[in-house]
Amino acid sequence: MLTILADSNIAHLHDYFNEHILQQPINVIAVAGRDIDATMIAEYQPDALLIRSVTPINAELLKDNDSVKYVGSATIGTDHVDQDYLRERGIYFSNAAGCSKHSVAQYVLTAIFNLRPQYWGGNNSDITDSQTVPIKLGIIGLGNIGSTLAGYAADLGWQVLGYDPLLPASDINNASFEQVLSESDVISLHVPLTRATDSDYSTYHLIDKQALAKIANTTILINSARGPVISEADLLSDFERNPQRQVVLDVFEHEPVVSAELLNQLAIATPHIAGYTLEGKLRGTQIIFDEFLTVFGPQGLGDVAVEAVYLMDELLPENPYRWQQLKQAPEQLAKFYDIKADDALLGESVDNEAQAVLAEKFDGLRKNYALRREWLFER
Ligand SMILES: NC(=O)c1ccc[n+]([C@@H]2O[C@H](COP(=O)([O-])OP(=O)(O)OC[C@H]3O[C@@H](n4cnc5c(N)ncnc54)[C@H](O)[C@@H]3O)[C@@H](O)[C@H]2O)c1
Ligand SMILES: O=C(O)[C@H](O)[C@H](O)COP(=O)(O)O
Repeated sequence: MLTILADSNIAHLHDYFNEHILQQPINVIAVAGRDIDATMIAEYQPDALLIRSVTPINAELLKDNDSVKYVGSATIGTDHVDQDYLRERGIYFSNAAGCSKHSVAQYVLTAIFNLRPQYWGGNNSDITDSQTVPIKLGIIGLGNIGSTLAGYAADLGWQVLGYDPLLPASDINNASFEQVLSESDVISLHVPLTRATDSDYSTYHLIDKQALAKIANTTILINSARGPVISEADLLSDFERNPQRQVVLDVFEHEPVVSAELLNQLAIATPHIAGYTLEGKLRGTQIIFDEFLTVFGPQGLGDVAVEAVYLMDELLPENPYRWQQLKQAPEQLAKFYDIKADDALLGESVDNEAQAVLAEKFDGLRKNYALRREWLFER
């Protein structure tokens, strides 16, 4: 019998991983992602580990185990996974690249329109009334999410200043890091979290004291990538000089704990839910299910040829939200996703004694999050 140990926060886990679909007895054990540890692995001896972003996968977890053949993360980010170690051990790994690229791009747009409704028309009327000055959106990291966001910006008539040193120059990969910092009206971060040991272009503390000094205090800074991409200590010091700076954070350096001192300074703060739509989470599950079938194949599945299944249409309610309609009327967008309600819930979760949102509260907000919809983007 195949045994699967899975994070219970994986959307529709049991709709995909069940005996009917896999046509054989299977044992699916669903637990909180943060509780998956070496002891649990030793107890269940799973064939597959299905995770999201809160389960660190490394030698400490797997060194005494020989049963795991596949690790699937139903998330985009992979900074919690030691992929070199899995390769050495011959354990197959896959993530869910691109699964929530529209969800995150839509979160960023919602945040911008919430703070600067005047940007709707595409011209920066803060600068001039008489001349046409397009909004400049700085995007750092132009992979799935950054390039999707650039597509919306183009549709809105904005100018994109993009920086991605690992991709060739293009119409959106068109600026230096310094230019993005100093010339943008809004800067949005869409890089993976990497360290100097993994990348020549490490993103750990990419936005530090020096970078913040180059960003005008009228520029909105948005981080929905990973918390440690911004140095929290440097950001807090920067707020002392620039209390008016508008910063939007969905991710935090010391997540799942968030200090009240930081929260109080932020224009919008949300509990790592930028990708939390019905579509984004379900796509993540579909992608790792597809990989699971290719890894185990008929042999691992007891010589049963399991047919690929695509459950997205069946499991998703009809989607009436279309970008081309929403963008005609800004007030519709505000109703579509009330980002300020998410911000308020996080603010209300501060523990008075600790002067911070504590891990249990932060995780609780995410576990019980009422998943949004994505709007459909067709030009
Ligand atoms: N908040 C959320 O809910 C949420 C949801 C999904 C993803 N994420 C985060 O967003 C990140 C980006 O997602 P994606 O799907 O666009 O990933 P991606 O891998 O498709 O793109 C990342 C891009 O960043 C570029 N990059 C790497 N180092 C860079 C640097 N120093 N400067 C500029 N660019 C650099 C890469 O070349 C790549 O093109 C993920 O790694 C994940 O951590 C967060
Ligand atoms: O990288 C990603 O895909 C996201 O950050 C993901 O939405 C977070 O995963 P979770 O924390 O829900 O496990």
